[in-house]
Amino acid sequence: MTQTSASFRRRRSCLYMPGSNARALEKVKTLDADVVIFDLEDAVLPDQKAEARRLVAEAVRAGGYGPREVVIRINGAGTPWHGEDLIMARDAGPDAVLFPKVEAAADRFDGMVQWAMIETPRAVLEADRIAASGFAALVVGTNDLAKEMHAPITPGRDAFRVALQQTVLAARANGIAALDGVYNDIGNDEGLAAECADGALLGFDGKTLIHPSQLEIANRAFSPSEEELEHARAVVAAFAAQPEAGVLKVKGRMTERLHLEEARRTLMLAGEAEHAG
Ligand SMILES: CC(C)(COP(=O)(O)OP(=O)(O)OC[C@H]1O[C@@H](n2cnc3c(N)ncnc32)[C@H](O)[C@@H]1OP(=O)(O)O)[C@@H](O)C(=O)NCCC(=O)NCCSC(=O)C[C@H](O)C(=O)O
Ligand SMILES: [Mg+2]
Repeated sequence: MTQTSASFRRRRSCLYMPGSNARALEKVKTLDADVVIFDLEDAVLPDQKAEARRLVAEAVRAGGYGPREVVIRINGAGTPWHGEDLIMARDAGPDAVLFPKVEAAADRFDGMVQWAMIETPRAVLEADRIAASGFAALVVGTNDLAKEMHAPITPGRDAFRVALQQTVLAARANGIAALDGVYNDIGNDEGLAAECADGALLGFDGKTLIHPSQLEIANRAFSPSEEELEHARAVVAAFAAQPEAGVLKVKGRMTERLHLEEARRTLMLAGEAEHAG
Protein backbone atom coordinates (compact mmCIF):
# COMPACT_ATOMS: atom_id res chain seq x y z
CA MET A 1 0.00 0.00 0.00
CA THR A 2 1.36 3.45 -0.81
CA GLN A 3 0.31 6.98 0.06
CA THR A 4 -1.34 8.78 -2.87
CA SER A 5 -0.36 12.33 -3.77
CA ALA A 6 -3.69 13.49 -2.32
CA SER A 7 -2.81 12.04 1.11
CA PHE A 8 0.89 12.83 0.89
CA ARG A 9 2.39 15.06 3.60
CA ARG A 10 5.98 15.84 4.48
CA ARG A 11 6.72 14.85 8.05
CA ARG A 12 10.52 15.12 8.13
CA SER A 13 10.64 16.98 11.44
CA CYS A 14 8.05 16.59 14.20
CA LEU A 15 8.81 18.83 17.16
CA TYR A 16 7.39 18.06 20.61
CA MET A 17 6.94 20.78 23.15
CA PRO A 18 5.41 20.76 26.61
CA GLY A 19 1.84 22.05 26.46
CA SER A 20 2.61 24.00 29.63
CA ASN A 21 5.30 26.08 27.87
CA ALA A 22 3.43 29.06 26.41
CA ARG A 23 6.65 30.53 25.02
CA ALA A 24 7.39 27.35 23.02
CA LEU A 25 3.81 27.14 21.69
CA GLU A 26 4.32 30.62 20.25
CA LYS A 27 7.93 30.27 19.17
CA VAL A 28 7.23 27.21 17.04
CA LYS A 29 5.25 29.41 14.63
CA THR A 30 8.62 30.71 13.44
CA LEU A 31 10.40 27.34 13.24
CA ASP A 32 10.90 25.09 10.22
CA ALA A 33 9.05 22.05 11.60
CA ASP A 34 6.74 20.00 9.37
CA VAL A 35 4.74 18.83 12.41
CA VAL A 36 4.30 20.37 15.87
CA ILE A 37 3.26 18.11 18.74
CA PHE A 38 1.82 19.81 21.81
CA ASP A 39 2.45 17.42 24.66
CA LEU A 40 0.11 16.98 27.59
CA GLU A 41 1.68 13.68 28.67
CA ASP A 42 5.22 13.05 29.92
CA ALA A 43 6.58 16.60 29.56
CA VAL A 44 3.86 18.00 31.83
CA LEU A 45 3.77 17.53 35.61
CA PRO A 46 0.48 16.36 37.15
CA ASP A 47 -0.19 19.69 38.84
CA GLN A 48 0.27 21.48 35.50
CA LYS A 49 -1.98 19.23 33.42
CA ALA A 50 -5.10 21.39 33.62
CA GLU A 51 -3.25 24.60 32.79
CA ALA A 52 -1.40 22.88 29.91
CA ARG A 53 -4.71 21.61 28.54
CA ARG A 54 -6.11 25.14 28.65
CA LEU A 55 -3.04 26.65 26.95
CA VAL A 56 -3.03 24.02 24.19
CA ALA A 57 -6.75 24.43 23.52
CA GLU A 58 -6.29 28.18 23.24
CA ALA A 59 -3.25 27.85 20.96
CA VAL A 60 -4.84 25.32 18.61
CA ARG A 61 -8.07 27.31 18.34
CA ALA A 62 -6.17 30.55 17.69
CA GLY A 63 -4.10 28.86 14.96
CA GLY A 64 -1.29 30.68 13.17
CA TYR A 65 0.79 27.55 12.62
CA GLY A 66 0.75 27.96 8.83
CA PRO A 67 1.55 24.81 6.86
CA ARG A 68 2.70 22.92 9.96
CA GLU A 69 0.60 19.90 10.93
CA VAL A 70 -0.71 20.45 14.45
CA VAL A 71 -0.91 17.43 16.75
CA ILE A 72 -1.93 17.16 20.41
CA ARG A 73 -0.49 14.31 22.47
CA ILE A 74 -3.02 13.53 25.17
CA ASN A 75 -2.61 11.50 28.36
CA GLY A 76 -3.22 7.79 28.06
CA ALA A 77 -6.38 5.82 28.72
CA GLY A 78 -6.53 4.92 32.40
CA THR A 79 -4.97 8.19 33.59
CA PRO A 80 -7.06 10.80 35.42
CA TRP A 81 -6.54 13.32 32.57
CA HIS A 82 -7.47 11.20 29.55
CA GLY A 83 -11.20 12.02 29.38
CA GLU A 84 -10.86 15.79 29.62
CA ASP A 85 -7.89 15.78 27.21
CA LEU A 86 -9.95 13.86 24.69
CA ILE A 87 -12.88 16.26 24.89
CA MET A 88 -10.58 19.27 24.60
CA ALA A 89 -8.74 17.77 21.60
CA ARG A 90 -11.98 16.93 19.81
CA ASP A 91 -13.29 20.47 20.34
CA ALA A 92 -10.04 22.30 19.52
CA GLY A 93 -9.71 20.50 16.18
CA PRO A 94 -5.99 19.79 15.65
CA ASP A 95 -4.87 17.87 12.54
CA ALA A 96 -4.38 14.76 14.68
CA VAL A 97 -4.47 13.49 18.25
CA LEU A 98 -1.54 11.35 19.40
CA PHE A 99 -2.39 8.56 21.82
CA PRO A 100 0.49 7.39 24.06
CA LYS A 101 1.21 3.82 25.16
CA VAL A 102 -1.28 2.25 22.78
CA GLU A 103 -1.23 -1.53 23.06
CA ALA A 104 -4.31 -2.65 21.15
CA ALA A 105 -6.62 -1.78 18.28
CA ALA A 106 -8.06 1.75 18.36
CA ASP A 107 -11.29 2.99 19.81
CA ARG A 108 -12.58 5.18 17.00
CA PHE A 109 -13.55 8.75 17.81
CA ASP A 110 -15.57 10.53 15.16
CA GLY A 111 -14.04 13.62 13.65
CA MET A 112 -10.61 12.90 15.04
CA VAL A 113 -7.55 11.71 13.13
CA GLN A 114 -5.70 9.44 15.55
CA TRP A 115 -1.98 8.66 15.74
CA ALA A 116 -0.51 5.97 17.99
CA MET A 117 2.72 5.81 20.00
CA ILE A 118 4.51 2.49 19.72
CA GLU A 119 6.49 2.54 22.95
CA THR A 120 5.93 -0.68 24.86
CA PRO A 121 7.01 -4.25 24.06
CA ARG A 122 3.33 -5.22 23.71
CA ALA A 123 2.75 -2.42 21.18
CA VAL A 124 5.69 -3.61 19.09
CA LEU A 125 4.30 -7.13 19.05
CA GLU A 126 0.82 -5.81 18.14
CA ALA A 127 2.00 -3.12 15.71
CA ASP A 128 0.23 -4.53 12.64
CA ARG A 129 -3.13 -4.85 14.43
CA ILE A 130 -2.75 -1.37 15.89
CA ALA A 131 -1.88 0.11 12.48
CA ALA A 132 -4.80 -1.71 10.84
CA SER A 133 -7.33 -0.43 13.36
CA GLY A 134 -7.62 3.09 11.99
CA PHE A 135 -4.61 5.07 13.17
CA ALA A 136 -3.10 7.40 10.57
CA ALA A 137 0.48 7.27 11.88
CA LEU A 138 2.72 5.21 14.17
CA VAL A 139 5.22 7.14 16.29
CA VAL A 140 8.05 5.31 18.04
CA GLY A 141 8.73 6.20 21.68
CA THR A 142 12.27 5.00 22.25
CA ASN A 143 12.53 6.42 25.76
CA ASP A 144 9.58 4.45 27.09
CA LEU A 145 10.63 1.41 25.08
CA ALA A 146 14.13 1.55 26.61
CA LYS A 147 12.60 1.75 30.08
CA GLU A 148 10.21 -1.14 29.44
CA MET A 149 12.79 -3.35 27.72
CA HIS A 150 15.49 -2.62 30.35
CA ALA A 151 17.77 -1.82 27.41
CA PRO A 152 19.99 1.23 26.89
CA ILE A 153 19.75 3.47 23.84
CA THR A 154 23.20 3.20 22.27
CA PRO A 155 24.59 4.67 19.03
CA GLY A 156 23.22 2.29 16.41
CA ARG A 157 20.22 1.44 18.65
CA ASP A 158 21.02 -2.27 18.61
CA ALA A 159 18.35 -3.23 21.15
CA PHE A 160 15.64 -1.48 19.13
CA ARG A 161 16.30 -2.70 15.58
CA VAL A 162 13.39 -5.14 15.60
CA ALA A 163 11.01 -2.59 17.12
CA LEU A 164 12.00 0.09 14.63
CA GLN A 165 11.70 -2.24 11.65
CA GLN A 166 8.45 -3.76 12.86
CA THR A 167 6.95 -0.28 13.24
CA VAL A 168 7.90 0.69 9.69
CA LEU A 169 6.61 -2.62 8.31
CA ALA A 170 3.29 -2.28 10.16
CA ALA A 171 2.86 1.29 8.94
CA ARG A 172 3.70 0.47 5.34
CA ALA A 173 1.53 -2.65 5.29
CA ASN A 174 -1.41 -0.45 6.25
CA GLY A 175 -0.55 2.62 4.16
CA ILE A 176 0.06 4.98 7.09
CA ALA A 177 2.96 7.17 8.26
CA ALA A 178 5.90 6.03 10.43
CA LEU A 179 7.86 8.47 12.61
CA ASP A 180 11.11 7.67 14.40
CA GLY A 181 11.78 8.29 18.11
CA VAL A 182 13.51 11.28 19.70
CA TYR A 183 17.25 11.86 20.21
CA ASN A 184 17.84 13.07 23.76
CA ASP A 185 21.38 14.45 23.49
CA ILE A 186 20.59 18.07 22.55
CA GLY A 187 23.61 19.70 20.94
CA ASN A 188 25.23 16.47 19.74
CA ASP A 189 24.64 17.25 16.08
CA GLU A 190 26.85 14.44 14.83
CA GLY A 191 24.98 11.83 16.87
CA LEU A 192 21.63 13.24 15.78
CA ALA A 193 22.65 13.25 12.10
CA ALA A 194 23.72 9.60 12.38
CA GLU A 195 20.42 8.63 14.01
CA CYS A 196 18.40 10.57 11.43
CA ALA A 197 20.31 8.85 8.63
CA ASP A 198 19.58 5.51 10.29
CA GLY A 199 15.86 6.34 10.52
CA ALA A 200 15.73 7.40 6.88
CA LEU A 201 17.48 4.18 5.81
CA LEU A 202 14.96 2.14 7.80
CA GLY A 203 12.15 3.83 5.88
CA PHE A 204 10.71 6.27 8.42
CA ASP A 205 8.99 9.39 7.04
CA GLY A 206 10.67 11.61 9.60
CA LYS A 207 11.89 11.97 13.15
CA THR A 208 10.28 13.24 16.32
CA LEU A 209 12.42 15.95 17.93
CA ILE A 210 12.69 17.79 21.22
CA HIS A 211 14.62 20.99 20.48
CA PRO A 212 14.63 23.63 17.71
CA SER A 213 18.35 23.01 17.11
CA GLN A 214 17.46 19.54 15.81
CA LEU A 215 15.14 20.71 13.02
CA GLU A 216 17.59 21.47 10.24
CA ILE A 217 19.42 18.17 10.65
CA ALA A 218 16.21 16.15 10.45
CA ASN A 219 14.83 18.16 7.54
CA ARG A 220 18.04 17.49 5.59
CA ALA A 221 18.24 13.80 6.46
CA PHE A 222 14.64 13.09 5.41
CA SER A 223 14.84 15.10 2.17
CA PRO A 224 16.08 13.52 -1.05
CA SER A 225 19.66 14.34 -2.05
CA GLU A 226 20.36 16.25 -5.29
CA GLU A 227 21.54 12.99 -6.85
CA GLU A 228 18.29 11.22 -5.89
CA LEU A 229 16.26 14.12 -7.27
CA GLU A 230 18.13 14.13 -10.54
CA HIS A 231 17.54 10.41 -10.95
CA ALA A 232 13.85 10.73 -10.06
CA ARG A 233 13.38 13.48 -12.66
CA ALA A 234 15.10 11.28 -15.26
CA VAL A 235 12.79 8.34 -14.45
CA VAL A 236 9.64 10.50 -14.72
CA ALA A 237 10.89 12.03 -17.99
CA ALA A 238 11.74 8.60 -19.44
CA PHE A 239 8.27 7.18 -18.80
CA ALA A 240 6.64 10.41 -20.04
CA ALA A 241 8.55 9.98 -23.30
CA GLN A 242 7.56 6.29 -23.59
CA PRO A 243 4.16 5.99 -21.90
CA GLU A 244 3.54 2.49 -23.28
CA ALA A 245 6.76 1.04 -21.80
CA GLY A 246 6.68 -1.38 -18.88
CA VAL A 247 10.43 -1.41 -18.37
CA LEU A 248 13.18 0.96 -19.47
CA LYS A 249 16.89 1.59 -19.00
CA VAL A 250 17.44 4.92 -17.23
CA LYS A 251 21.04 6.02 -16.66
CA GLY A 252 22.12 2.40 -17.08
CA ARG A 253 19.65 1.04 -14.50
CA MET A 254 16.75 -1.33 -15.14
CA THR A 255 13.69 0.80 -14.35
CA GLU A 256 10.13 -0.50 -14.00
CA ARG A 257 6.87 1.27 -13.26
CA LEU A 258 7.37 0.60 -9.55
CA HIS A 259 10.46 2.79 -9.81
CA LEU A 260 8.28 5.47 -11.39
CA GLU A 261 6.08 5.42 -8.27
CA GLU A 262 9.19 5.77 -6.10
CA ALA A 263 10.46 8.62 -8.29
CA ARG A 264 7.14 10.48 -7.94
CA ARG A 265 7.29 10.10 -4.17
CA THR A 266 10.85 11.44 -4.13
CA LEU A 267 9.78 14.50 -6.12
CA MET A 268 6.79 15.11 -3.87
CA LEU A 269 9.09 14.94 -0.83
CA ALA A 270 11.16 17.70 -2.39
CA GLY A 271 8.06 19.78 -3.00
CA GLU A 272 8.18 19.10 -6.76
CA ALA A 273 4.65 17.73 -7.02
CA GLU A 274 4.22 19.50 -10.34
CA HIS A 275 6.99 17.35 -11.86
CA ALA A 276 5.76 14.09 -10.35
CA GLY A 277 3.57 13.36 -13.37
C1 LIG B 1 14.68 20.02 26.89
C2 LIG B 1 14.12 21.40 27.09
C3 LIG B 1 13.45 21.51 28.45
C4 LIG B 1 15.27 22.42 27.04
O1 LIG B 1 14.69 23.71 27.13
P1 LIG B 1 15.56 25.01 27.34
O2 LIG B 1 16.49 24.81 28.49
O3 LIG B 1 14.63 26.20 27.41
O4 LIG B 1 16.40 25.07 26.01
P2 LIG B 1 17.11 26.23 25.34
O5 LIG B 1 17.46 27.31 26.32
O6 LIG B 1 18.23 25.68 24.55
O7 LIG B 1 16.01 26.83 24.34
C5 LIG B 1 16.33 27.78 23.36
C6 LIG B 1 15.08 28.41 22.81
O8 LIG B 1 14.28 27.38 22.15
C7 LIG B 1 13.00 27.26 22.77
N1 LIG B 1 12.66 25.83 22.82
C8 LIG B 1 13.34 24.85 23.46
N2 LIG B 1 12.77 23.67 23.22
C9 LIG B 1 11.70 23.91 22.43
C10 LIG B 1 10.72 23.07 21.85
N3 LIG B 1 10.73 21.74 22.09
N4 LIG B 1 9.80 23.65 21.07
C11 LIG B 1 9.79 24.99 20.84
N5 LIG B 1 10.70 25.84 21.36
C12 LIG B 1 11.62 25.29 22.16
C13 LIG B 1 13.18 27.85 24.16
O9 LIG B 1 11.92 28.32 24.61
C14 LIG B 1 14.16 28.98 23.86
O10 LIG B 1 13.46 30.01 23.20
P3 LIG B 1 13.81 31.55 23.45
O11 LIG B 1 13.24 31.85 24.79
O12 LIG B 1 13.16 32.29 22.33
O13 LIG B 1 15.31 31.67 23.40
C15 LIG B 1 13.13 21.77 25.94
O14 LIG B 1 13.85 21.77 24.73
C16 LIG B 1 11.90 20.92 25.87
O15 LIG B 1 11.00 21.08 26.67
N6 LIG B 1 11.81 20.02 24.87
C17 LIG B 1 10.67 19.20 24.60
C18 LIG B 1 10.42 18.18 25.70
C19 LIG B 1 9.19 17.36 25.44
O16 LIG B 1 8.22 17.83 24.87
N7 LIG B 1 9.22 16.06 25.85
C20 LIG B 1 8.12 15.16 25.62
C21 LIG B 1 8.23 14.46 24.33
S1 LIG B 1 9.62 13.38 24.16
C22 LIG B 1 8.91 11.83 24.48
O17 LIG B 1 8.32 11.71 25.49
C23 LIG B 1 8.99 10.79 23.40
C24 LIG B 1 8.36 9.42 23.68
O18 LIG B 1 7.18 9.46 24.40
C25 LIG B 1 9.33 8.43 24.26
O19 LIG B 1 8.93 7.66 25.15
O20 LIG B 1 10.46 8.39 23.76
MG1 LIG C 1 6.87 8.03 25.80
